[in-house]
Amino acid sequence: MDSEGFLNGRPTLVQADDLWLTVPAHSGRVNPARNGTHTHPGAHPGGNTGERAGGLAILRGISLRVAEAEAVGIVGPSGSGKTSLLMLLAGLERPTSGTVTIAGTRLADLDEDALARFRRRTTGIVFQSFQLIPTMTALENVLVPLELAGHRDGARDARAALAAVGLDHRLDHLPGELSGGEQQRVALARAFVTRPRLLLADEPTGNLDSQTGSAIMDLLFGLQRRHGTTMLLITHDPALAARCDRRLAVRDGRLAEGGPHPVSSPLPGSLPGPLHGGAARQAAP
Ligand SMILES: Nc1ncnc2c1ncn2[C@@H]1O[C@H](COP(=O)(O)OP(=O)(O)OP(=O)(O)O)[C@@H](O)[C@H]1O
Repeated sequence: MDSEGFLNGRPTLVQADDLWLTVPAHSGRVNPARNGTHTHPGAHPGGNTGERAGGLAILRGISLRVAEAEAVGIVGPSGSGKTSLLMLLAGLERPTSGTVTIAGTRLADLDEDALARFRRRTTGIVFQSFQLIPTMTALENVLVPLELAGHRDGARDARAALAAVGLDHRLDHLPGELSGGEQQRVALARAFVTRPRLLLADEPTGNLDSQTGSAIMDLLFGLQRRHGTTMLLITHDPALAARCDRRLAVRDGRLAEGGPHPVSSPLPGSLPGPLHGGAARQAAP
């Protein structure tokens, strides 16, 4: 076993150990990763997280492991903590306690600059709201992560990434000149252009009609399989969750118990999928 460990014969890429995220009650904290929206306890009508001494526990002891190249669907009610979990795995938020280890690197050991560099090298993120830079063309948006990663001449890679999502004819268009589906294609090209080992996707089809969303998901799964990217995908759509190798259900800040635990994952909250020992697909409750 190497330093990253193995999960069902594959190297573990993502490991979270006993993650807690507690915020002061009525903190009114603004989290830029959530599109600059003002998030605070109670902002979510469906939120059902619990009070903990001195604050509100948003995540309550989540542990999970995800293998290299595995696609894991994260399901659960609104306000259960799915996005918060993704933010911790991305290193965009720090847990109150517990550790996140990505590709053998403990995020807690990195200062902010090192964490940003590590994230740029390792992780791609796709948001429901696309999060493109409105004043930059499609090509320029895709160039951003390449330039941040120090590629001097990334134009060829950026063009190829846009071609891979069928947008080679819209390179010079601004996001405002593109449809929602096209904007999400640009976001996919931007997320994959640096060939990240980990792709985090938060409801990537949430703002799209079902036909456009389905085309986006075909692209996303195609890119993920082609590049062997490890993916965690938050979705409310059971059909999308079923396309993943495995599902994790988050409820009330915890991974939900229930369902037979697959051979691949001894941790609670995992629902089996076909990747692992041919276990039957099982939709999350
Ligand atoms: N920075 C923060 N400060 C205070 N409360 C927060 C913060 N971030 C999230 N919350 C609260 O934590 C709970 C979980 O939010 P989160 O966005 O992770 O849920 P979710 O499962 O992704 O929901 P949805 O499916 O609606 O997107 C919510 O009650 C939310 O209001």
